[in-house]
Amino acid sequence: MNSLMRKLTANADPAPSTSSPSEFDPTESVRKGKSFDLGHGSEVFHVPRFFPAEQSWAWFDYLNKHVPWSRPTLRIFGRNLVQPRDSCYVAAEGLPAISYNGHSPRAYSWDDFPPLKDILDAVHKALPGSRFNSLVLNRYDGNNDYVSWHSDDEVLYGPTPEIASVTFGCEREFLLKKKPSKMSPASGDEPKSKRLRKSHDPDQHSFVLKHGSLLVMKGYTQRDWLHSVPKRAKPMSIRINLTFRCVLQ
Ligand SMILES: O=C(O)CCC(=O)C(=O)O
Ligand SMILES: [Fe+2]
Repeated sequence: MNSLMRKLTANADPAPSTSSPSEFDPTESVRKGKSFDLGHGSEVFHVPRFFPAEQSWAWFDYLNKHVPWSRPTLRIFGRNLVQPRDSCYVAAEGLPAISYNGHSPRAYSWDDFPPLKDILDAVHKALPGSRFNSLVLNRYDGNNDYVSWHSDDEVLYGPTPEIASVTFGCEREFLLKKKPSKMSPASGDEPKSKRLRKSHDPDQHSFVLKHGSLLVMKGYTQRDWLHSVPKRAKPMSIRINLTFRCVLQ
């Protein structure tokens, strides 16, 4: 462990800085990633070990402690439900407000949390052409916290948004399933044959999102697929997830 890393580990408070490019090169690290073609213009790109583990723990500690996490009450199918995870929202100044399930989160500034700018910088370097201007942070405080099936298909993100997801802390399963097709309604409802259920179903995918991982949803993934992080029976420690997005202006 070099001295910078030791310092970051020993004193993650208040704002760990990113290690120098010689220690971590996002353009090099991203080359370990794999693309998954989901068909019809949807694609997922996954780098299980994108950020170095120690740097990721320093960011985990900072975010866990300094982000003003909250659990808003959401309006879902006419019922009030407390969101089953903590969240926070960061966005560039002047962007239109976002809203989900009757909740409009307050937009914090990137300047409020300097390490987020380092993480964003690395993600931008890894994904040439990307230009994220907003970020949803989620904190899952154990196995009972989750995000239910949804897609981030808000008009504000445009028809083919690129969404980059970074995970720190406990690994969790991230599931994708195809939305029922509007073209052939019967096929979406048909029970799958036993043989198909046992073999790999091309309409469902699962990724284990590890500490320091990067997963990017691209193309028509939000239009055609749902994603979730389900509850689990086994006790789990805290997981922090950041999803970088671009709100169109
Ligand atoms: O926690 C995750 O991996 C996903 C979070 C997510 O889907 C969202 O914030 O929209
Ligand atoms: Fe999402």
